[in-house]
Amino acid sequence: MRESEEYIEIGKERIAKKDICLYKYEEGEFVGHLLEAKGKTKKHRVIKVKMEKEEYKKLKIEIDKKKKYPKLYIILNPFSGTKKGEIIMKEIEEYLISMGIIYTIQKTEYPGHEKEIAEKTDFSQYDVIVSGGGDGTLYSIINGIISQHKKEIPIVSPLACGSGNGVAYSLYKDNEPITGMCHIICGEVTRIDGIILNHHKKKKKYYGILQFEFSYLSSIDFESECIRWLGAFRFILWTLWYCVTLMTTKAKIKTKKYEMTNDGECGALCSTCKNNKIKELDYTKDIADQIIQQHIDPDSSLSKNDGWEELPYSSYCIYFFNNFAYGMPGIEFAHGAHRNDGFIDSWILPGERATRWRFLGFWICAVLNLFVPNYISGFDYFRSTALSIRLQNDVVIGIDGEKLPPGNSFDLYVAPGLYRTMLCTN
Ligand SMILES: Nc1ncnc2c1ncn2[C@@H]1O[C@H](COP(=O)(O)OP(=O)(O)OP(=O)(O)O)[C@@H](O)[C@H]1O
Repeated sequence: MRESEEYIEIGKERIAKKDICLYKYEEGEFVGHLLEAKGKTKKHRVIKVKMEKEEYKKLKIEIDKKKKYPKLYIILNPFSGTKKGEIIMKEIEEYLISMGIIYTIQKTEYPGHEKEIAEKTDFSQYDVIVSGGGDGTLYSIINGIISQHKKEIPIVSPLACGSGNGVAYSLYKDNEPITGMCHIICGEVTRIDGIILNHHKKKKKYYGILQFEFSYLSSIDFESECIRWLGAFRFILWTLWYCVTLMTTKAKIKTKKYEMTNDGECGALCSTCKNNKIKELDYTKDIADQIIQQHIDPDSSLSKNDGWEELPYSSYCIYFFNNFAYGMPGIEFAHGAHRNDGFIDSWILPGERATRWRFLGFWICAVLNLFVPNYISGFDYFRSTALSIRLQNDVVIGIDGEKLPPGNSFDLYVAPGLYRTMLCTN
């Protein structure tokens, strides 16, 4: 074994030290998990090299030199996804123990427990809160920690143990929990955008990260829960059913929209954000109120002249407000919005223009897209920074795949750089 400041030789390979994220010694072998630069993303690779224990001990000292590993608080939902969370965590723990990483695991015992933990736990002794579960678990944890109103928002990172794992997939470009843990251990603190939903009827704000949905999509999402065992196929079956029943929802929607350009990490889309007029947030106070006040109330008399535009359509069969590239379980919406681009998209298919065939086409494309990346294109979508939605009746709505109390009046806002997470970016 020979080493320089940045590289280390393991077996026959010369490896950048910063690329080695997780490692252990098992049955006479060094097992290392690497994250290596590939284009704009990081690719996960495993290396296994036979060596003596003594050689491993020296290698460990070299790898750990100048590295500081974060202290983790892991909230694990054993019910998420295929209920393999505990098995996944056992495998990951072997690495954490080998590397001497300090961690605590708190398993959830009932639905909603993750939110209670996030609301009540003092995380000040920890560097990262790990959400071991799906998007629903992450959503609940985020809402729990925001309610603590700490000075700075804690760092929260998803670890894919659910069925959809939209956020983890988008951030890490890989659905393997071990890849996520590599980012968590070796990544840098990175800010990502959030969604704030102001629910007028409930007089409550909900903090999202992945997506907001109503009409077809929310109904498909929640009503098909009864056939969850079918996996992603349940969505297609339910879609077909709504195609037959010609389902649409009447709504009035105002948006602030912005042509998609990559403005870098802040994700600033509206003029307030773009011109850097957004004020520093005080996390000890209501974050949503501060962000909302920095935008114009869509109902105010000024709204017509302030970038707010009423959409010309009155009925919608699909409405989907998406923050990440992997907004629906197992399906890649390959429109380029991905980690840290900070763009929220609105996918709109207005009732007047949307033939059922087109909607069906959407799903066919989505399924095709599983096999042919970057296949979907040409839909009526644009990027917006805020939405005001007024409906005739109360409807089922969803945020991050979680069902919210029904309502007929909501405002949604992009919250640039609201959350902090761990990500290997270079
Ligand atoms: N111990 C538990 N037993 C039963 N349900 C639980 C438990 N702990 C948490 N839950 C609930 O499990 C639900 C589903 O979790 P989650 O959304 O993370 O998984 P998923 O639906 O498989 O993943 P995704 O949202 O990515 O599709 C959450 O609403 C959560 O409150």
